Amino acid sequence: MSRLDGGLIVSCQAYPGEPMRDPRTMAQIARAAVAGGAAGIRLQGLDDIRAGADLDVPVVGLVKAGESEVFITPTLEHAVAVAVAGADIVALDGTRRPRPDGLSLADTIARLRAEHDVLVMADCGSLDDAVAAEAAGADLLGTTLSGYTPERPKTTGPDLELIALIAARCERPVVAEGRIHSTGSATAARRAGAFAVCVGTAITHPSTITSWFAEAVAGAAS
Ligand SMILES: CC(=O)N[C@H](C=O)[C@@H](O)[C@H](O)[C@H](O)COP(=O)(O)O
Repeated sequence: MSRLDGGLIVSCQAYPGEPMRDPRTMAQIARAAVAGGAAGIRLQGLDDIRAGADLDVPVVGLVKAGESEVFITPTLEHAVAVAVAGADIVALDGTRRPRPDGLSLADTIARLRAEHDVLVMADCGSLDDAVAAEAAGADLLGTTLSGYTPERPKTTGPDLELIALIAARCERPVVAEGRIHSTGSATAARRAGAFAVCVGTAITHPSTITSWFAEAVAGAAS
């Protein structure tokens, strides 16, 4: 965990049907991010986590699965699979919503930990989620789901208010994640109280980055 203190975690994810959806590609991007100074890497999918096994920074692993609104490592079985695939930190849904396997977050974390030496990052959508996730035993509290559940508005940039609220209320470190699209936002997230900052799209999703520039170029005509 100390290796992530004050550091940047780069989330390397390609979505179903996208050209870069290939574990080898994701591992290459992850290595490039480490070369640029990433203190940690976040990888989605068991094959991508396995492909990132030789990275010399901590890997935050998750699987997005199922049709339920709880889709980030939704069950204990998924969490165990992420640990077995080699993640150092298992990221899972840290909201208070019912989990598809009927287990509580506390039971999920306890049963995962009973068998595997991993840390747990709870992807939260609100302060109440973070408080509950900390009580359930999570090691890291992420703002990942802010704006993706009904409890918080979807801010244009990171949810700085939520970062500050969690940092003030909880003992466990906060990972600022979600819609951090500029270096200024990353700095602001740290200053709001984040222990570490996780950036995905703005570093590793070229289609979205391209669309920002394409729109800017097209808009310049008017
Ligand atoms: C809500 C959700 O499903 N978030 C996912 C979680 O793993 C990813 O799709 C995001 O890319 C990641 O959280 C990083 O955020 P951003 O790409 O905004 O920097």
